[in-house]
Amino acid sequence: MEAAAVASSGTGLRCSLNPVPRQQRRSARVGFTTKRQPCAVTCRRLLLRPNARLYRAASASASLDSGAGNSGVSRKRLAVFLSGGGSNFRSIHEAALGGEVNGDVVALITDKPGCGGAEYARCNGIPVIVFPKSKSAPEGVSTDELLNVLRDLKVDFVLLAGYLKLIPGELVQAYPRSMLNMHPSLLPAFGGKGYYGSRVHKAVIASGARYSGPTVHFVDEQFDTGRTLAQRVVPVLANDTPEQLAARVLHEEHQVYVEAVAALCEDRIVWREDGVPLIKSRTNPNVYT
Ligand SMILES: Nc1nc2c(c(=O)[nH]1)N[C@@H](CN(C=O)c1ccc(C(=O)N[C@@H](CCC(=O)O)C(=O)O)cc1)CN2
Ligand SMILES: NCC(=O)N[C@@H]1O[C@H](COP(=O)([O-])[O-])[C@@H](O)[C@H]1O
Repeated sequence: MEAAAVASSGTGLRCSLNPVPRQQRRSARVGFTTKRQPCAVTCRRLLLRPNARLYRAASASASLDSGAGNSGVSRKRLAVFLSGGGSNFRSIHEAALGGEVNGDVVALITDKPGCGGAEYARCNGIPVIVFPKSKSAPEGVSTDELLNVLRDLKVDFVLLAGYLKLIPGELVQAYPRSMLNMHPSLLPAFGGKGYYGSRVHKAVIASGARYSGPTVHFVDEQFDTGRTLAQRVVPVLANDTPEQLAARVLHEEHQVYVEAVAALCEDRIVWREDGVPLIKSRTNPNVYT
């Protein structure tokens, strides 16, 4: 698929740097400069010409970093799918920039081009691709076009991080044992169609469950039925609101997703004979979780 279709997928953004007090400064990567900026970045939505240059530069710049990480495994290329604010996406991206994840996010795919996760991607020079095409997002691409883009970008792994559409079978089949999802409950409980976002936490509280927590699982053709890779457990308190439980679970999501993606990018996933995927410890190869 021509880059132009990707480029028309979203308006570019010019990221301006605002000096902030030293104690609030944080490094941020803007565009493709490798020089870290010592300031917060304020991104303003500007009506710029389509970002074909951005797409080509992304595929070029990411290919420059295809060396092996310290694990001796080639650096992996990641595509993230989301529909909302993108805090899991940010955690993974920051872990990739910081070296904890042996990979680079080379594309952000969303059905909501105006969402916070897409904004963050644009501010960090990551191409945004709208999928699927819809009345509210006519600039979206088809499944075949998306498959072509992911192939052209040499994507190794697909990470769902708050994406609210069913991934079509053709896409699932194109990434066998290479597509993960983050779900905010202890699957198989409280999963499936209709279970997303705060709906999950409301159902958990209403059920009287005393524990909840995030599940990282491989993606198959139905919602939330793929093989579980990793989970964390948090308590459900007697007076929890859905928002309080969501925050407690989200905190654990950020950690367990980074750990799972780090294992995936270092080829530390081992499949048990019964089909259960395990994570081999980075420090002790005899330990599996
Ligand atoms: N093939 C797969 N696609 C997706 C999976 C999956 O496991 N296999 N996981 C979901 C993420 N998810 C839970 O983790 C999930 C997301 C959304 C829904 C849902 O019911 N969606 C509504 C539409 C909501 C909207 O568009 O606002 C629906 O389909 O009616 C359930 C679970 C991502 N894709
Ligand atoms: N069933 C899918 C689902 O509900 N996913 C949930 O959406 C949120 C996205 O937050 P984020 O955009 O801040 O990462 C996360 O809590 C994730 O578990």
